[in-house]
Amino acid sequence: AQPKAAEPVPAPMRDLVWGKLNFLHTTDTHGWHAGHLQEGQYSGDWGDYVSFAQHMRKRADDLGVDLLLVDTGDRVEGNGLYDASDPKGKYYYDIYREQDVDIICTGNHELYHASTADAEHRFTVPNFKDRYIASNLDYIVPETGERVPMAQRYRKFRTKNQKVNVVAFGFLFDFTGNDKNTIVQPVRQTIQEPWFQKAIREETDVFIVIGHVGVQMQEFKDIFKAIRAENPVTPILFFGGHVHIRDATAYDDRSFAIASGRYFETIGWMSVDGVVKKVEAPTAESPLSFHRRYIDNNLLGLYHHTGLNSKTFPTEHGRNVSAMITKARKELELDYTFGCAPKDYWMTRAPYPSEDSIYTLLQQEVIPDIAVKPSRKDVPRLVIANTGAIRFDIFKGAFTRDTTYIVSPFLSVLSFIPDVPYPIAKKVIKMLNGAGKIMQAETHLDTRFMGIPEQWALNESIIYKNPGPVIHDGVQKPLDGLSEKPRLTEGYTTRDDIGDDGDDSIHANINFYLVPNCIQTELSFYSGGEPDTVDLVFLDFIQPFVLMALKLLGGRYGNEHVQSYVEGTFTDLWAEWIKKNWSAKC
Ligand SMILES: Nc1ccn([C@@H]2O[C@H](COP(=O)(O)O)[C@@H](O)[C@H]2O)c(=O)n1
Repeated sequence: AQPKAAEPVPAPMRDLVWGKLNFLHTTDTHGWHAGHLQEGQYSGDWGDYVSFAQHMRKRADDLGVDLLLVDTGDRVEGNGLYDASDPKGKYYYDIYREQDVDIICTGNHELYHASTADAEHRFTVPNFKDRYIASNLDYIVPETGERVPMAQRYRKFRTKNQKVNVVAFGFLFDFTGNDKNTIVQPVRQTIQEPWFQKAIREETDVFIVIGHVGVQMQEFKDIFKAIRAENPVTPILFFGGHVHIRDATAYDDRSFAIASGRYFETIGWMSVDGVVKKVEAPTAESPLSFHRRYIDNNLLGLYHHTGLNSKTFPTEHGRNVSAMITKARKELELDYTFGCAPKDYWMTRAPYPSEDSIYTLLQQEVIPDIAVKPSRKDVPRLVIANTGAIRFDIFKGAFTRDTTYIVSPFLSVLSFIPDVPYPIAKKVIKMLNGAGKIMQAETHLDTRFMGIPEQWALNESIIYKNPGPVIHDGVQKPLDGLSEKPRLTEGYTTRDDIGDDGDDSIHANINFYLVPNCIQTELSFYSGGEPDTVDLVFLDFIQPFVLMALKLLGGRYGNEHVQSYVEGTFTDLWAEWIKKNWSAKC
């Protein structure tokens, strides 16, 4: 862990179940390779993961089984370690490559900006060579304009100890928000390609499909169907991501799929046992078993799973990687404090609106100050921000340079359309929040994408009768006020299609309150009647949605009507606001 990280916290543990094939899986790490400095239960860093993987590989060798490491993308955007440097990722690429990942693919965040996709192609693809797979992603070479596969389409290999033959794919969901230098081929088209049809007919013991795709998403189901049609009994293993949740499912009894959360809070574990190899002549009845665990990135848990302790756990390689991170954080001045958050502000742990909601803070305090265009400051305006633009909670205490990127990492800016008739403009927010079906039918725009990924698959809030004790401030309170009950810390209490025993650490529940796709602030409205027109101000990320809503409401607006509202990214504006408004020392 990093020198200033919170102390790890103990929790009752569930053990890992080993099989012939075993996997460690990371996804959606979004630059959190220094770990969570403010949360002891996720404070392991990338160096600790390097140590952990070394010990686990040794265990696999001792048992004569295999361990493979998988990463399913969105490694960038979301933490100062990646975002605070110029160019972005100056330190990240060298830190990330220190982990010996066996199968790796691309996420959508590697593609939003041409510069990010270029860096992925220049650094991570060659760093991982034949272990990088891009089944449905092409790159446009800047010098020649030539369209080439981002990496190889699939990979065939044999595992070290069990000599299991593997055919592996690496997919991205049908993402359309990529910049001009990449092309994402829709999965349904890709699986018709001759190379894919040949690959699924290769002689193999196991298919492994890794993807930046939620395990409940249609893309994985389509890939599964295509492979299974040609291979009635071959095990098919899926490693997914994108939706930022812990999840697992089985598409049939000889397949298994896991998604391993977000922000390096989770290291996913999957194991497969039974009749895995073709030479054992498996039939549909041959025994095959799958297990999954969501390992908290908590040092005490990593010690538990390796049977080691704080002295024996860190390897030399792991320590060196932790030191690289410390050096990078120092050079980036990530601990530089802009101000002091007076309390915790939650994305989904508190209802919206409420005084504990980060969105209420944004709506009522931040936006009124930052959404001001001097030349039009007295013009009545509606300011719309998508909730997905906020990526993490704010914890009471120091608000650092790192926190700025953790909360708001994107390069989004405020744009506006001047003088929109108010009767139309006032209905836009309702359309963005409630008319998902109409928008999708008209345009295939999925309005959920304006909201936070964590709730894409949820229809209602999850409110527990006995939410757990808060130890965030270091003061742990007994559950239900009964001191003899176990003192559980708040954390993941995952329920997936397999059951409710997936988490390696037993936690107290956390409430999850649904939030709308977008929030709106009314500014410079005068008393005594409605304005005829307003400036409609919004984050540029939601521009296609806003234009479509206006069109459906009878307004005739296109990209040509959209103008810049204020200078600077939303992230910079937040940081300035914090400096001005939370200037007190902690
Ligand atoms: N400029 C941006 C980029 C993304 N978002 C939000 O993030 C969601 C995607 O998150 P993943 O990490 O799962 O890829 C997207 O749907 C938006 O909600 C944004 O607000 N601004």
